[in-house]
Amino acid sequence: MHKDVKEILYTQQQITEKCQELATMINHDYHDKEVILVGLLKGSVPFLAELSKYIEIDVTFDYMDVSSYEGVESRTITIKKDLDQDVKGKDILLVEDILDTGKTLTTVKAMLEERGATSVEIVTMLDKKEGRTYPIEAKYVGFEIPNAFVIGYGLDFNEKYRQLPYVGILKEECYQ
Ligand SMILES: O=P(O)(O)OC[C@H]1O[C@H](OP(=O)(O)OP(=O)(O)O)[C@H](O)[C@@H]1O
Ligand code: HPA
Ligand SMILES: [Mg+2]
Repeated sequence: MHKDVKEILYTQQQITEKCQELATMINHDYHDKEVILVGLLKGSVPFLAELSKYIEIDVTFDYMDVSSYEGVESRTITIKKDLDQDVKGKDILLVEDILDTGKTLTTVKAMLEERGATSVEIVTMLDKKEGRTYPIEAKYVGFEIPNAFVIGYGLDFNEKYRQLPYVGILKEECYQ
């Protein structure tokens, strides 16, 4: 275990089994549709890679990289990398590592709906419900986690720890 990890929450094996379960639901729900899996960079990459191994329906992949800022009266989002394709009339499944305040996914979902997507749903590996400040829920949730700062399996602190093959809680002394 990495020296900065306080506790492992989910092992590689548990994450793989959860990806199989989630993919089974997605295969069922989207069997007659052609889905675009949209990974939000950078955190979603390991989860998207594992989940997609078990998806049997036809899907295509695309990626977005956004950063959002909270102003006094408004929320602005900067698109650092946009999708390669037009989503009008398409079924979109947003793939995330974590749903925390909900700011990122609320903004991206609204943006894709405005562009005319037929449906925009969310699959997230982790759901930190206590962190939520925006009223948004994911259709598919891997694990509900406590209100702690987590790293690994794509999740970073200051861009580090993304490569860890498990999800763990970061020691408080590393960010205090
Ligand atoms: O629900 P929220 O409060 O919006 O938080 C969740 C988002 O924050 C993190 O991304 P980050 O902006 O750190 O980018 P990264 O994926 O490159 O780490 C995470 O990967 C989610 O995208
Ligand atoms: O707990 C977290 N860890 C890493 N990145 C995050 N982005 C939102 N919440 C988290
Ligand atoms: Mg991050």
